[in-house]
Amino acid sequence: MTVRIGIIGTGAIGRDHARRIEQVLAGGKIVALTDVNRESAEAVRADIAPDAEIFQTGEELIASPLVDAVLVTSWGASHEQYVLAAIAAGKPCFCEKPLATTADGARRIVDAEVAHGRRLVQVGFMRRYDAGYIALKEAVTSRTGAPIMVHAAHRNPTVPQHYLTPMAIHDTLIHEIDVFRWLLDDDYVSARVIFPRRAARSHGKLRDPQVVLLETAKGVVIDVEIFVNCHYGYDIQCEVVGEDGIARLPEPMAVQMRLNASLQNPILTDWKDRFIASYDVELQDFLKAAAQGTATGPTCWDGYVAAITSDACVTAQEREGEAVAITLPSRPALYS
Ligand SMILES: NC(=O)c1ccc[n+]([C@@H]2O[C@H](COP(=O)([O-])OP(=O)(O)OC[C@H]3O[C@@H](n4cnc5c(N)ncnc54)[C@H](O)[C@@H]3O)[C@@H](O)[C@H]2O)c1
Ligand SMILES: O[C@H]1[C@H](O)[C@@H](O)[C@H](O)[C@@H](O)[C@H]1O
Repeated sequence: MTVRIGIIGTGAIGRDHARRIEQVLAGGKIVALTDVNRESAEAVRADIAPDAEIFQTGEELIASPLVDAVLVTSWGASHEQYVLAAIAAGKPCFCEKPLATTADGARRIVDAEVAHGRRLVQVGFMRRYDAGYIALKEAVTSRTGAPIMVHAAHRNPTVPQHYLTPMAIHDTLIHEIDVFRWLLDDDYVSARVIFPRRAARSHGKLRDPQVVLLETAKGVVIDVEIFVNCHYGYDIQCEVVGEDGIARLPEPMAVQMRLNASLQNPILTDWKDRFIASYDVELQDFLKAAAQGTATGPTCWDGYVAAITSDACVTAQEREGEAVAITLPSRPALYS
């Protein structure tokens, strides 16, 4: 079966996912597009999906009988309304992170899916599909002994002017928040944030870099450096310290050069390239499950826990240096 896909939001990642569905993956076809900026949807139709119909609104696209399943790749603040509409229509929905920009919003989605009684939503936490993280999880499960600490860094070369201090959490750290729960099979109990001096390239409304300290229920302490004006590249680092040894996330494959009296390893500069294979695998998974009218992979519960944790981290930013407690409600059986 070919799953007929509608995409809501045809900016950077919406366009990239359209490309992979039309040109890389099997089992999907883009039949519908919408964007508040109609020109953006028209450009994606012209370049990638010539047969797609352009809809005026996301709600109309979701309701259309042309569409079997939906990709929500618009700005974070609009995700909740579209995911709720997809659940109400009983259509499988892939939602880019964040599932919702508030924990209350994510809870409304969890409740709607639970009331529906079957999984329909996959959240775009693509790192769980990354070959490096999968190998790291295998090492942590079978070789390092029980984890004690994690040292991590999430560095972007630059961010736009509208990227403010809380976005370092909601937009950026949210990947670590999700992937470390999965990697350690654990949940968080507290968060703390520490700010070094502001980097010279950071703009006036952004405190960059920052260090987030997360503590888990099993007592693991995780430090994550978020540095979104690092300038030199897009760099994701992670090292797990266990009872018996240390495991490190592999670097992306690259040709090492010996040149001009130096050893050189290129570093990527764009998230699209760093996780290109993971996006392919997560969306192929989505297409496969959507053909059966359901969803697999990261759940609404994962999106909800990430939202609760993000909110705690933003409070921790405001109370610099203080530990903020994280408490989770009980998990519905649908997500056990
Ligand atoms: N998983 C990842 O690694 C990853 C990477 C990039 C972006 N994202 C997420 O994907 C989402 C989009 O990010 P982006 O970088 O593509 O942003 P973008 O600004 O490039 O594109 C977003 C598009 O959505 C459109 N849009 C905004 N609100 C809309 C609405 N209510 N209805 C319809 N269209 C709307 C905008 O006009 C724009 O074209 C964000 O939630 C972001 O966090 C995830
Ligand atoms: O939306 C992007 C994307 O999620 C990247 O993976 C992350 O590194 C960026 O910080 C964020 O702005």
